[in-house]
Amino acid sequence: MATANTTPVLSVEHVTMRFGGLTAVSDLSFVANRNEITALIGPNGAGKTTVFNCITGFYKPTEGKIALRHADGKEFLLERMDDFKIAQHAKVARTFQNIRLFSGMTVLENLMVAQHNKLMVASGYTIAGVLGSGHYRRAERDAIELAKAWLEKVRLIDRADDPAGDLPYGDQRRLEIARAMCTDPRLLCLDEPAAGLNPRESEELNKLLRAIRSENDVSILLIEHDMSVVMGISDHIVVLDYGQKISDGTPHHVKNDPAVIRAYLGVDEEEEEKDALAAKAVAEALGDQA
Ligand SMILES: Nc1ncnc2c1ncn2[C@@H]1O[C@H](COP(=O)(O)OP(=O)(O)OP(=O)(O)O)[C@@H](O)[C@H]1O
Repeated sequence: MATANTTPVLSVEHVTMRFGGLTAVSDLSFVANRNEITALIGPNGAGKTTVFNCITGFYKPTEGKIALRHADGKEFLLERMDDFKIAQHAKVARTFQNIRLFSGMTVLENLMVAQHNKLMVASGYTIAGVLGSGHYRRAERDAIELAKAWLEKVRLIDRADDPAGDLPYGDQRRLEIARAMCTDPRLLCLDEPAAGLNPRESEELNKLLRAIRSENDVSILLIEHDMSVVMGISDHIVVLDYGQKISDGTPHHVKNDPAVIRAYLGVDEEEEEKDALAAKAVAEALGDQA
């Protein structure tokens, strides 16, 4: 069982990402703590997915440093690593905005594919290893056990032999999370896991993510627009707007931060002044009638 503490697992330091003349992320710094859920929020186009792409190696940031530290002290400078090494060695897993399961494979097969690297190592990368070695068969048995354990946790064990594409949308979202967890990540990056879920499914997702945080040695970084999920489960929230950090703190702090309210509601000063004048006129009119 994981114990909560506040040592950083991920440090994003002065990261900037430019696409030609467009600065998608500008001098961004934040820390995600070990065994916590950190949410990255902000209006559309704020730069959230770009930050995920920099952390997972899909993009190389134009400037800045991204450090991941395992509990044993090993440090990985992610901005210098290829994406497959970030997944394999730094143990960062991710899910995407659009579901990316193998829809023609069964639910169980999707979780076995996720463990392919581990099985290949057990085979010694040879066909003889796959066919003959007890070591490979043991690794395969363990992989099936792990997959089954995750299917129990996400309540999909009864659908193990069905094609993943036949599952309802909410179940596919939970299967993606189970697939990411089968790679035994230290950092789990979830890109809008609640997108398209109904309120009951969102509540179920909240429970699953809380359980993952408390029962595994994993920290979660979450991009999410559904505020019931963000406010319900996050330990810490970082808010972006136009590629810049505008707030960083507890859900209570962020919810009450005027900069965040302005970014989300798009209130400008002129409008605020007009609203104040209108409110004054209404108050005066009501006063006259009384
Ligand atoms: N590969 C790219 N080439 C050019 N511009 C890009 C690229 N990727 C992202 N952008 C731009 O960077 C900005 C930030 O996009 P990003 O997808 O990171 O925002 P977001 O906060 O994830 O938005 P949403 O909530 O809508 O998913 C946008 O203006 C987007 O058009």
